[in-house]
Amino acid sequence: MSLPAESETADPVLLAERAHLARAADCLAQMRTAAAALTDAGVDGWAAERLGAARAERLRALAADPGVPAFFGRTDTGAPDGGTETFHIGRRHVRDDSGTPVVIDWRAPMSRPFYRASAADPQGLVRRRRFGFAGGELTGYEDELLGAGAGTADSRLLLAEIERPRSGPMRDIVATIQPEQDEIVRAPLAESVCVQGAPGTGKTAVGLHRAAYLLYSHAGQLARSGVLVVGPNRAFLRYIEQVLPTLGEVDVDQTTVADLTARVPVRAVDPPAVAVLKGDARMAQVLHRALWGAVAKPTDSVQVPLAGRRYRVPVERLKRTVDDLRRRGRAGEDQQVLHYAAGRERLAMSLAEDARRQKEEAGGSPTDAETRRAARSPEVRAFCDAVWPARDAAGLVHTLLTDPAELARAARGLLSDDEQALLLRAPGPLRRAPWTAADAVLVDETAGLVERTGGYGHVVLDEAQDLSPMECRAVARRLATGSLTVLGDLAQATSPWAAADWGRTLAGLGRPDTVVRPLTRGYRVPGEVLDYANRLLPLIAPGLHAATAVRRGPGSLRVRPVAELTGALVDVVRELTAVPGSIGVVGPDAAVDDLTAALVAAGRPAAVLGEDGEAAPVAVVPASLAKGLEFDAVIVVDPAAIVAAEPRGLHRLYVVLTRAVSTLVVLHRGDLPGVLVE
Ligand SMILES: Nc1ncnc2c1ncn2[C@@H]1O[C@H](COP(=O)(O)OP(=O)(O)OP(=O)(O)O)[C@@H](O)[C@H]1O
Repeated sequence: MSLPAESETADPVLLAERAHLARAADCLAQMRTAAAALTDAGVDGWAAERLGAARAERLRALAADPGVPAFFGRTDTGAPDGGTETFHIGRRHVRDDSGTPVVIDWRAPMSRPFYRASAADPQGLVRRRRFGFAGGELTGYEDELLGAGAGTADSRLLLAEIERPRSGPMRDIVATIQPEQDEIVRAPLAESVCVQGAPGTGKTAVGLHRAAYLLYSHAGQLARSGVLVVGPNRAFLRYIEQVLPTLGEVDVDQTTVADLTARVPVRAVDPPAVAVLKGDARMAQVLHRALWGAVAKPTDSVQVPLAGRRYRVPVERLKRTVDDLRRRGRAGEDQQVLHYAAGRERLAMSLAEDARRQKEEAGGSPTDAETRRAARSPEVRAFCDAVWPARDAAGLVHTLLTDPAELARAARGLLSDDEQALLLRAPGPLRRAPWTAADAVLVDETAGLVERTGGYGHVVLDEAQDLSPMECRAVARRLATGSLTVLGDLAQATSPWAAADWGRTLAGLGRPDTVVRPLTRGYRVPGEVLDYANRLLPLIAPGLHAATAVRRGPGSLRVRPVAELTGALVDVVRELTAVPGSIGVVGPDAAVDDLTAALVAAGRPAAVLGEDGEAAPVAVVPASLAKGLEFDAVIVVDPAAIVAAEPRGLHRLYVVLTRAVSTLVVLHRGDLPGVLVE
């Protein structure tokens, strides 16, 4: 391995690589100019508009961030003639004006050995080179001579990358994706993947890079169907939202389950037992029954007006048609389900078709327009209103939750009397209904029964361990025939419906056969801190293997008993602000305002991290919002209160103890959970 110091500018390798970097930057600039100069001459208005959009897109994709070097790695491959072929690997393809590649996109098949080759399996490489940069300048490199059978076990550049002080949002890891991560990133589009990984093993990073990889390798297909990333809350989304754009992918929808299902305004919070019940998969059956239960048996024939005459459709035929359509609303897995609203339209159309057939048998030849008009006639509409009434999802759920008789009818045999009583709330007007987050998911489920929900070609679902069965179904509806990347950690499950394994979640997501792949190397948290948090594992997730940290951090863990928390916090923050990097103060939700006030009073730039706000230099994070986030230094204040605040408080503590990249300080009043006492 060779890692020249910055001063060794005479190193010919370094000079040559710098020259290549400068050439790549020039070529990229030329590609941008060429894309901007593409002329729309000779095309019609519509095509010009399309071309304009495509050109804007291309320009956006080519826009180079001056701080981001054009490549980060290089592979040397043994060529058949005995020489070597060299490829530089970067975030996007760069070619010169003759079309010769100067940099290969990290997602191209040719880049794969850069991530996968090892001393045991060099994959045709004789050398892998990684580059070190400082402020956009190429300052060093590191070689692994794989052909000679000598690989480096631990890359210093990788460690430097992992330890780089954090500030601001999450970064891409494209230069240092590890082999076990790369296997998931490059899994085929058709394959759904579930990643069970301990804190900091790179699940979120892997999911985002997989989205970028799939968009590159299946561009046409996914440009049409789209890719969706679902995260636990907006603070988390804000933290990750720049990763895909820096990888050149700007058209990915990033959202939360709450936003996906926001068909009604959420104004209230359910008690845990009610939330659990509303999230139970049986609710899907209750809603299905409530909706389709409105379909009535026809009792009389209908006179359908068509082209100036009336045709009687007999009641027996009407009954058969309704039965038929109703059955298709329950179609099995191999059959396309008929949505309720489409069923209503088909019913109207089938009456009109019946009248048309009668007219044709009598020698007439009605047009399609006349037939459609018949389907919209007051007679047919009145019949449909009586037999197959139009339904509104919010109205239906509101009725179920406020009308004991309606609920009993839909829930008979599915929910006990006690459970039904738990669901009911005081009657009131629909427009002021006290909707909860779980209600919104029920409304969304109902809306999905009434009409087809648009689906994506691929969905990346983060922190999936926290989803209720009904939330899983909401995500599955957005999936249509596409595939899934499910990311999560059962040990970090804090919701009341948390399960001990992935089976139920994957079934709820409609992909029960998804293979669960573990990630066990922790990149975020230093070994001392991870080992400390792992002491909780036998209590919170007995079946799970503990992750091992890729690096140690002597002095990274400080557990301090203190008499008074706030004063101690102010002192620790003062001490830590002297070191570069982000600082997160994580405390019980109920205490964050007081902690922030104390820090501000002591002159520290602290602010509470909200769902929507920017993170302050010292971010005070409610324990319930810490999931998925990381900071250079983390101060956990009053762990006992964090544990006491909720039924799965120990899981929450595990989450907050695993947010630190460099330093974790735990401030407690001598009341730590037993296993954490030093
Ligand atoms: N191969 C890698 N190279 C460099 N950094 C990495 C690598 N893999 C992960 N990291 C870094 O480790 C940190 C943790 O990654 P990430 O947030 O994706 O983990 P996670 O498994 O989702 O964690 P959690 O379960 O705590 O949410 C991030 O800063 C990420 O950039």
